[in-house]
Amino acid sequence: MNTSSKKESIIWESIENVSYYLSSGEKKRAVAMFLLLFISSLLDVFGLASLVPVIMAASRPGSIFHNKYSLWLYENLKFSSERNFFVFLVLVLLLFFIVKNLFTTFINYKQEKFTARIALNVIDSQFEKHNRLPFWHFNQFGSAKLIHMTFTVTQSFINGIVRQLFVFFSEAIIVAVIVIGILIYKPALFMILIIVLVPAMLLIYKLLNKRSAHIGNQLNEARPMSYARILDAFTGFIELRLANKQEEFKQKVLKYEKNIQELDAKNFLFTQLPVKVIEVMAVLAVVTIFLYSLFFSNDPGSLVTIIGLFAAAAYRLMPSINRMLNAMVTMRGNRYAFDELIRFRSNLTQILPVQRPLQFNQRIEFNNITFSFPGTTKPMLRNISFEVNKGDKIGLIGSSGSGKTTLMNLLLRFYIEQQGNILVDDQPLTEENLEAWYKLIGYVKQDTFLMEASIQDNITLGDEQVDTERLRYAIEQASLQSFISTLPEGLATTIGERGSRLSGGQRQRIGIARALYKKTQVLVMDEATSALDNKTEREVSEAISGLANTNITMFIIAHRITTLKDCDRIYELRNGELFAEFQYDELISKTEAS
Ligand SMILES: Nc1ncnc2c1ncn2[C@@H]1O[C@H](COP(=O)(O)OP(=O)(O)OP(=O)(O)O)[C@@H](O)[C@H]1O
Repeated sequence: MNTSSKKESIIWESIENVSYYLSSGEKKRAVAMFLLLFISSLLDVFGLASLVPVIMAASRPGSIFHNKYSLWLYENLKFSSERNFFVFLVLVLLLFFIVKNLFTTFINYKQEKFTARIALNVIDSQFEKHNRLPFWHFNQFGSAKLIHMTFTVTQSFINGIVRQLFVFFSEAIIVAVIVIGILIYKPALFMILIIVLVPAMLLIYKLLNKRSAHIGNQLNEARPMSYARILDAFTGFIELRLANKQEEFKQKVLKYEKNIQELDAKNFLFTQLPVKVIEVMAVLAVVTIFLYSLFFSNDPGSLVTIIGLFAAAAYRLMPSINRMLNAMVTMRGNRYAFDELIRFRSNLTQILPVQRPLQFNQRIEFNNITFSFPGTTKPMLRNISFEVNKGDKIGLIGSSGSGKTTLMNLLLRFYIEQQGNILVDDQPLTEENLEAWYKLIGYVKQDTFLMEASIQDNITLGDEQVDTERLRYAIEQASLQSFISTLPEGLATTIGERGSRLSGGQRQRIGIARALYKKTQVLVMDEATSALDNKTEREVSEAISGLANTNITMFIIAHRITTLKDCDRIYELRNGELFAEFQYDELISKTEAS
């Protein structure tokens, strides 16, 4: 895509990319918008052009009677004095400008509404693309990169491409109308304009084009890195303050920001250049014609007239040409957005498999599972086989890195095994029953995901139609009742960013309540107690014990063996293999003996 698109003009490439985000109705609206833009640009030119004859006529009394159009108007509207006629003309002009500006404001309003619509479509599409990434792939991007790809890239696309396209076309229409007017009125002047302005424009574009694109690419790399450091500095606030490292982290952010600010400044400087180069070229042309008329021409008078006309035309054209060039250079600078927008686009067109139901009434079977992480060849898990009956409580132990979380990630389908399969009531877990499986399984991570919202919203994940009976059950089973009853606002209490107003045990129990609210039948708890102190471990263990008598099938990864006291069986993993199976009492006596 890259190599072919580099040959394409940036304008065409931009139109293609914008049209991807438009429905067929929106495409029609876009065409209508350009027609309106055309009318608005014509009115702009006409507005300026109409001022000149009125001012000239006003400065030469009696001249209106020498022009056939003004004379016709004067006579047909039955004016009795030149002064009244001028008052009329000036009022007509005023009215014209009011109407014109109301019309162009209306068009700007429509244009901005349309642009906002495109922005929303792009954010929607970017979001959806990333939502559809396989878990392992999603995990490779940090939050900073994902925020960059969803919002910053969209912003660059909207401000640096879509808005610039509108600017480019409205100015191009103005330039075209003036230039065609000059061609009809004075072909010689037209030739001089083309000879002077076209090479100047090409020169500027060539000069800035690549540089601007290069800066865009550098910014695309630098921004997510800076965000990542900012996120580190803020999320690590406590640890960094205690380690007296806040200044050091600030300096890291500033290092990236220095680069970003310098690149932005360069980009801004580039937008100032075109007008200066064009101005020099225009003056050079004036000087050349002037010198030519002085030394070589037989009719210097007519050349001086041409110089005057040329200067007037160039003076009017320069701002428009400048804005056109700026728009093009800005588009080049934001071209990196196309690559980001195109990336993973196939995710959106992928046809998701038709979903089938899945029942879980009897057992889950890990059937000879072997798994290697994407991009690696050495299997992390090897030939793992065991069966779990519905309602069983299973403990998983093993030293750090032995593969416990990875095995659970396969059960949660975040990763897919290369060999073997996982059977639920004899049905292998596949893409086709993923939705049904996700209705059955819940996951309580060590760092439970918490929103800056009320306890109720955190348990129901923002359900608008809350099943109050289910919520009450979930809170009771997760042993949250006594804690919630101490809060003045009860369930409506907000818990701070990422649960900052909760203890570790309370966070875990909210995670458990969330899984229960969802009517989870299989619950995975990953290292639920490893980071907790004795008191909160007791609280979580209590919540787990509360579930011992339910029919929920549980997989508990724990570092503290006491957390597993309600388990039916405990499996030990070693180096990615299933090493041993224990009962809780066996494990306790083994640990005491060693
Ligand atoms: N995405 C990945 N790519 C490559 N290797 C990985 C990836 N994720 C984890 N690993 C490696 O796989 C091994 C098993 O990790 P896993 O998290 O399953 O261990 P664990 O038994 O749960 O350990 P712990 O008790 O410390 O959490 C580790 O050596 C880890 O470094």
